[in-house]
Amino acid sequence: MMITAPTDVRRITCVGAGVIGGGWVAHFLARGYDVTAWDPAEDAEEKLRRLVDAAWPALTQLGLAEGASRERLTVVGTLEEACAEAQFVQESAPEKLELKRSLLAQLDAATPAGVVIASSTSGYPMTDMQTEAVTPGRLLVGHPFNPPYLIPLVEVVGGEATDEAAVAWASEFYEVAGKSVITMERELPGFIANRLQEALWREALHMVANGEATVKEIDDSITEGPGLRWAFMGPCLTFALAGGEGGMGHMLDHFGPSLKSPWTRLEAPELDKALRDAMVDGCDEAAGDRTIADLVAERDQGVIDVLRATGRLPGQREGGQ
Ligand SMILES: NC(=O)C1=CN([C@@H]2O[C@H](COP(=O)(O)OP(=O)(O)OC[C@H]3O[C@@H](n4cnc5c(N)ncnc54)[C@H](O)[C@@H]3O)[C@@H](O)[C@H]2O)C=CC1
Ligand SMILES: C[N+](C)(C)CC(=O)CC(=O)[O-]
Repeated sequence: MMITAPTDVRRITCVGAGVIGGGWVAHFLARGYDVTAWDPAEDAEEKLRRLVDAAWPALTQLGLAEGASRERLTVVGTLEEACAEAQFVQESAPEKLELKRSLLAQLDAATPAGVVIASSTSGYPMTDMQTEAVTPGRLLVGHPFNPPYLIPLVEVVGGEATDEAAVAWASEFYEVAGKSVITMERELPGFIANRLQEALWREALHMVANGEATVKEIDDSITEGPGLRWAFMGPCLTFALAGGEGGMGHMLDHFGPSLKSPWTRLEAPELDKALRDAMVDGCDEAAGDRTIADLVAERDQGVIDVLRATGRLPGQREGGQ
């Protein structure tokens, strides 16, 4: 059978309609798709429609696609009905490996041949989840961020049995559907963003457990600190700017030795020449034509924009300053 081109997809099936499945439904509806949803919970439809209604004002503010409507959501009673005419399936069931394995096999059996099925899993490699499917080549991970209707990123990665064509199709489809896609060439536990978030999270839990910092201090340390930069410039380029005009090279030469002591607690790799060079090269590549001065200006303007957007510019705070 002919597979629908990513640009021609009109009908999407969302399986599992909780926080993330419901968020996906809202996103796809806002982009003008017909969405069919299935979730075995008795109150699933009521909760899903409530979630979509709550998301709709934000989505309207961002701009709905032509023809987008909440009336294009159909909630059905069986998985088979949900998948029968799907042109793309997004699975967002609970994060339990055995459940995902058997559900993905059921979805594989119920979905027209060749149609791509993506799992929202936040950490399981597809290799471990596709083991029971008869045609595992169309199964892959499309990991979103909460809420999927506002946070653009989706990490796309296949498992050992996934066809490369399915990964390419999904990456193109998500882009067409308004997402920002990172297509990973190899599986990593936690993918990229969660691996980074988990490192931060692990340290947050250590600090709370040891009475070293409060939850508020931890949260404020990010929202009043590095989080402002991370909204528009990642941790590598922002640290390159810590090296002044010397960029990442100077940053590593200057701070590497002192930063190594907390790293060693975390069993980090040796900061050898290869790692240093990879970091410097990666930053140069990410910066492209932009000079350090360009990046400084971009970072500063970005911080101001984020402060304004979140009502934290001087004069915007409650009671003024
Ligand atoms: N909550 C988050 O921030 C994020 C979660 N994810 C991933 O999304 C997936 C769903 O997580 P949440 O939405 O947070 O969970 P949730 O608990 O809010 O929703 C799960 C939904 O799946 C339904 N369900 C239960 N058994 C099912 C089955 N056999 N088949 C289909 N649906 C079934 C439940 O009724 C529930 O509505 C997980 O794989 C999770 O790792 C990914 C990114 C972020
Ligand atoms: C908490 N979580 C691990 C499920 C979070 C994610 O997977 C991504 C996110 O929304 O931060």
